[in-house]
Amino acid sequence: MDDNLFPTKIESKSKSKSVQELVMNNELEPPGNYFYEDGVNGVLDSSLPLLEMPVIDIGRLTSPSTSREEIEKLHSALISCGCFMSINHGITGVFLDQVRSVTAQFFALPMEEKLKYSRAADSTEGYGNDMILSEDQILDWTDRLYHIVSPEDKRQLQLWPEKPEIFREILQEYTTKLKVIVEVVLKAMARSLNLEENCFLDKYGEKKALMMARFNFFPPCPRPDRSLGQKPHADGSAITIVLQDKEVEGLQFLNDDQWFRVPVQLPHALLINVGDHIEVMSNGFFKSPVHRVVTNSERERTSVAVFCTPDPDNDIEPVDGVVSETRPRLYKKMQDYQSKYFQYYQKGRRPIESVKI
Ligand SMILES: O=C(O)CCC(=O)C(=O)O
Ligand SMILES: [Fe+2]
Repeated sequence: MDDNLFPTKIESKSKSKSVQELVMNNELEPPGNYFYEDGVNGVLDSSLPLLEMPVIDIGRLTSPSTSREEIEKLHSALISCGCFMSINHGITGVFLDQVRSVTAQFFALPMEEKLKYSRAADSTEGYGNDMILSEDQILDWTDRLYHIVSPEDKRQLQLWPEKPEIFREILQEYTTKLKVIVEVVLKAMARSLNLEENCFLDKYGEKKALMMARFNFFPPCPRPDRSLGQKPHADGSAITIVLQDKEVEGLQFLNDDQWFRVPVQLPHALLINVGDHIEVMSNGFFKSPVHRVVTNSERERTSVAVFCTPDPDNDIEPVDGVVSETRPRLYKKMQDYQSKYFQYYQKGRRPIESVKI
């Protein structure tokens, strides 16, 4: 595999203990490298507003009699917050609960079993937590399992858990089902900007597009006022599809300099957000929203994020039709973007700054 592909290989200083192990040791304070000295802005503020999540019916996006109306709703959702809850997406609640269940079962395995799938020190793929790239980096209070799920020839199956036994089968089936949703959503996004419906999908590249699944596990944290489950970031994908925890909140989006909590309602909806590649291809009409995950001291939380990222061989830049005299081109061509992503992320910086004109 090309070393510049996502997940990227970068020089990493060392690996740290899993967060789960820190919790098992009953440490009352997170170690210093998980600690924001000045606290985490707004985390203890239970009055943070709930985001009024737009709800988009995926079935209505494709039906000729309803698509126009639903596409308008999609357009306003993407302009206002860059994300939405998708319903009627063709995946049953029973299946989504199975995805949640294999996730919980994997993280509940003995450490020895999980470590069989450990990521290498210089790669993000497999089981582990943050790469340590510098001494002053603040780590996320989370353990992860991370896999390329598509294209199939890029899978590293030796890092896919064998326990629970149905894990691989479920992940394979989940990937197949999500591809259908990605196609519908990318076409609808293009139509909502009055563009030719395949213009984003062609750049995304279908067969060689990279889909990466990240299973996130957030153990309870003794100091939720000082640590974050995930630091503020925007995703490097075209779009990301997130299966939220059914009961435990944690995800927050930044909108007009204000953090909003994502409610845990609609347990069988999938949250979809714009990533940096659509921000660039749409010439900034759709923005890739900044979000973070906060921790809590009581309950563990899981989520499964699938990053749907264009074929790395395709040139990604604003498409024809979104650049005009009144709206000049705002982004350069994206080059080697994925290999920059983690280095920026770990420093709390936004990689998209590197392609802004
Ligand atoms: O845990 C979540 O709900 C979101 C996770 C996320 O933003 C990510 O993995 O990039
Ligand atoms: Fe994210």
